[in-house]
Amino acid sequence: MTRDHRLDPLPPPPPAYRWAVLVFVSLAMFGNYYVYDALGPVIDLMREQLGFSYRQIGLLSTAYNVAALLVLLAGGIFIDRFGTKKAITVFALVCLAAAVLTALTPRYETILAGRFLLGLGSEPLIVAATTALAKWFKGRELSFAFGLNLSISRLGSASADWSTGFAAPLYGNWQDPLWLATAVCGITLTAALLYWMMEQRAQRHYQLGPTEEAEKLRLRDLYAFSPSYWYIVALCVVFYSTVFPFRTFAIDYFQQAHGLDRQAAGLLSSLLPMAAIVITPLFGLWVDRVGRRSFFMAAGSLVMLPLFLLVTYAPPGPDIPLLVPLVGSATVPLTLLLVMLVLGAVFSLIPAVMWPSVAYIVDARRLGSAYAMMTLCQQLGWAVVPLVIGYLNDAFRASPDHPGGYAAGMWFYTALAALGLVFSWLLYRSERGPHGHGLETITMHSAAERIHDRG
Ligand SMILES: C[C@H](NC(=O)[C@@H](N)CCCCN)C(=O)O
Repeated sequence: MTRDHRLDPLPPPPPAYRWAVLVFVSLAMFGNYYVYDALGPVIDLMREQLGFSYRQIGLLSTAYNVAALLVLLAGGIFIDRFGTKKAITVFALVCLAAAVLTALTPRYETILAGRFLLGLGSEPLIVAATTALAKWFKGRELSFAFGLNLSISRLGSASADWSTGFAAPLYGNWQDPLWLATAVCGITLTAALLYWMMEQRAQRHYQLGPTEEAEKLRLRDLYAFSPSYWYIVALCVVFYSTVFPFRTFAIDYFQQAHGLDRQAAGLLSSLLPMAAIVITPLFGLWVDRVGRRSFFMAAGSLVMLPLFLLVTYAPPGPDIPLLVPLVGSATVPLTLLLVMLVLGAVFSLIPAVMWPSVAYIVDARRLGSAYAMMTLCQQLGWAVVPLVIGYLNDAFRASPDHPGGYAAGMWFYTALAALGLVFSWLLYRSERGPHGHGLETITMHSAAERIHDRG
């Protein structure tokens, strides 16, 4: 007997089905973030065994962003045309090919091509995953689902850092850890295929939300954005241009400038995503209750300001045991430990407040353009900074024999953090004024009251 869907509409997918979807989409992101962050722990090996300069390493990072910029400019054409299940699978395949290319040969150009290909697959995979979650969770637990998805993605970043401990024998050469990253990327492709099957089945049996349009950039929308929006974009650029390149170079930096072994450096670096896994959703819940979003962004920027100078100039303090259950243990200097914990808290606070704030400032019809523009600017800043850091490290002859050579890079991060403070303060001032959008005042209770009053 055939079913007439007009008379007898399909039921919505049961909650267990939706959460299973979230698991597969998040596992795809887990592998994606792991592969991106797998470069950091092998930087010293690439320099020793392949003779790469810091400038060349910086370019490996930048190649990812240049590719991502090209894809973002193309707008989510592929996603809109072929749908989320095909897009997620195709981009997962591109990421896997990129991981293979990066690990394949010691030729610099091939590794560079691998990182470029990763940018072509990875950033649109993130957009496709976000679009898929919106399709399954809109009108239900969308924010919570996004939060969990980001936490599992960050677990991928942390796992890449932890591989210096649980996969220590692979770190005799630069290549084996990258083959491990390729195997982890296999999880991304497997999860993508499982997601494909689930979406395929759901299309026959359940009523899914309408396919969300992928975030597209319409240039005419840009004129309509207020100064508050542009302050947030500016903060986003300088914030991620500081944190992501710092993470890329962090393990090498802790080894060369502070004499830590690879496992200790990896565990220390992993504190950043680890803190974010736990604290980001909590900050999200807190800010939903109390508002004060621009204040929190300014406070986070202020707290971040001295951190890079503290790791450079403050005395290291006593060695403290650092134990990550199931992963390993090491001893690390107290100052580095504290700085990474505080930076981890900032890395949780600012993203948790910044991305959702855009939705309060920008008209819903222009939200796609707003996020696309923000991500585009983010990639531009994030493309330039690793090149500058690589240049500064080479120019100031940074090495274990001359750890002072790393200070110029740390001053550069500090200058970016200072700019972040200026932009977040401008945002705070604008939001406290007569043209504010409610970033300081809207809480989930006030929003509920407004809906109640209107109703
Ligand atoms: C939410 C935000 N994501 C991004 O900024 C992505 N465009 C890039 C993620 C790169 C992961 N290695 C975030 O992760 O805070």
